[in-house]
Amino acid sequence: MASSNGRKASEIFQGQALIYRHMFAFIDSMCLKTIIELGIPDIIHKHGQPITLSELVSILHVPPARVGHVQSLMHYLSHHRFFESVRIHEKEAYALTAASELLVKSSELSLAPMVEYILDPTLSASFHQMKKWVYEEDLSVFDISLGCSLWDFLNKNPAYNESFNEAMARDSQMSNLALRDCKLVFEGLESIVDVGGGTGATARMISEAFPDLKCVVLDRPHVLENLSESNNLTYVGGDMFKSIPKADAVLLKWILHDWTDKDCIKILENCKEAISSNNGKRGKIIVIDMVIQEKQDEHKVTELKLLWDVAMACVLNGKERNEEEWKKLFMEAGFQDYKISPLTGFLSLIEIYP
Ligand SMILES: C[S@@+](CC[C@H](N)C(=O)[O-])C[C@H]1O[C@@H](n2cnc3c(N)ncnc32)[C@H](O)[C@@H]1O
Ligand SMILES: C/C=C/c1ccc(O)c(OC)c1
Repeated sequence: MASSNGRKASEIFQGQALIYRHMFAFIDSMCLKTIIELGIPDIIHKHGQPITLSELVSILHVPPARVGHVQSLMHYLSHHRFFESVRIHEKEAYALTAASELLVKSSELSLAPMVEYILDPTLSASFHQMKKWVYEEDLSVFDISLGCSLWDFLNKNPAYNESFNEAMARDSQMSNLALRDCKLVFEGLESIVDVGGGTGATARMISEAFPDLKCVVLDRPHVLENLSESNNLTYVGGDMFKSIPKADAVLLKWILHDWTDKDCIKILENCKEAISSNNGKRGKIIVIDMVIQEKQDEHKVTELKLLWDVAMACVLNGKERNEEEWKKLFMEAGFQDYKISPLTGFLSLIEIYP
C-alpha cells in the first residue's frame, strides 16, 4: 500500500512513531523527576535486595487504587534500564541498575541534584520560548522568559544559585572518576587555576591527588561563599573576561560550551595571558568539554552531544563543537597546537599549547 506522496505505509507509520516518541519525551523527563521525588532508588538501595511491587507501594503508602499506576511507571522505566526486572520467590521485583544507582540521594555520585535543577518548572518552562528565541538575536530562552540571563538569574536567586552549583559539582564528581587517572596531564605543573571552577569539586580532587600542586579556583563571587580552603586549594572571586590569576596551567571544564565563539576567544586569550609569565616553561590550557565526532562516535553518543548542543544554544547561546570548530577557536586565540583525548563517555580532554 502506498500513500498519495508515494511513501510506503510502513515508512509513514515509522514517521508517526518518531513523532509520538518526541512528542512525549517530556514525560520521560517527568518520570525521572518523579522517581527521584518519591525516593524510589533510595528505597531499593535501603532494601538491600530487589524490591517487589507490593513492598515498594507499601513503603510509599500508595493507595490500593494507584498501585497499577506505579507498576506502569516501574515497567516503563525498567524497559529503559533504569531498573532491572528480576524474579524473587516467584514474584517480579526491581533491582537498581548503573543509572538508578546514580539517583540514590545519599550516593557520593548522585546525579539527583542535576536532574532536580534541570527539571525545575521555572527553568524548564523557558523552553516554550524556543520559537521566539530563533528570531531574537543574542537572547537566550531565559532572557525571554525570565527577563535576564542565567548568570543574572542565579545571582539574584540564592536558592537557584545553590542548586546550580550543586548540580555542576555532581557532574564534576563523575568526571573526577576518569580525571584522577590522568596523572600525566598534571605532571610537572606547580600551579593551576580552574577558571569557572564552581564550588571546587574538580580542583579539590586535583589538590588532593597532587599535594604539591597549588590549585586556585576562579569563579563568580556568588558561587564562592562559605567554601573551605586547604593548604594547596584557594578560591578567588572574579570575572574571567577581566583577568585570570597567573599559573602554569588553566583548566576550563564545561566553560567554553557556555559561550559564543567571540566570547570563547576572549576567555582563551585571557587564559594565554595567565600562563604567559612562568619563567619560560611551556604552560597549557586544559579544556574539558564535548567534541562532536559524528564519524567515530556511536549514534547514541552523537545524539546526546547534539541534544546538549541545542540545550546550550537555548540556555546561553553556547554550543557544542566538532574538532574543526575547536581548532578554529584555538588558532584564533593565538595557540599553536592541541591534543584531544577521550575522558568520559561523552566529555573529552583537550590540551592546548601556546
Ligand atoms: C557550567 S558551569 C561549570 C562549573 C565547573 N567548571 C564544572 O564543570 O562543574 C560554568 C561556571 O562558570 C562560571 N562563570 C560564569 N561566568 C563567569 C565569569 N565571567 N567569570 C568566572 N566564572 C564564570 C559559573 O559561575 C559556573 O560556575
Ligand atoms: C539549565 C541550564 C543548564 C546548564 C547551564 C550551563 C551549563 O554549562 C550546563 O552544562 C553543564 C548546564
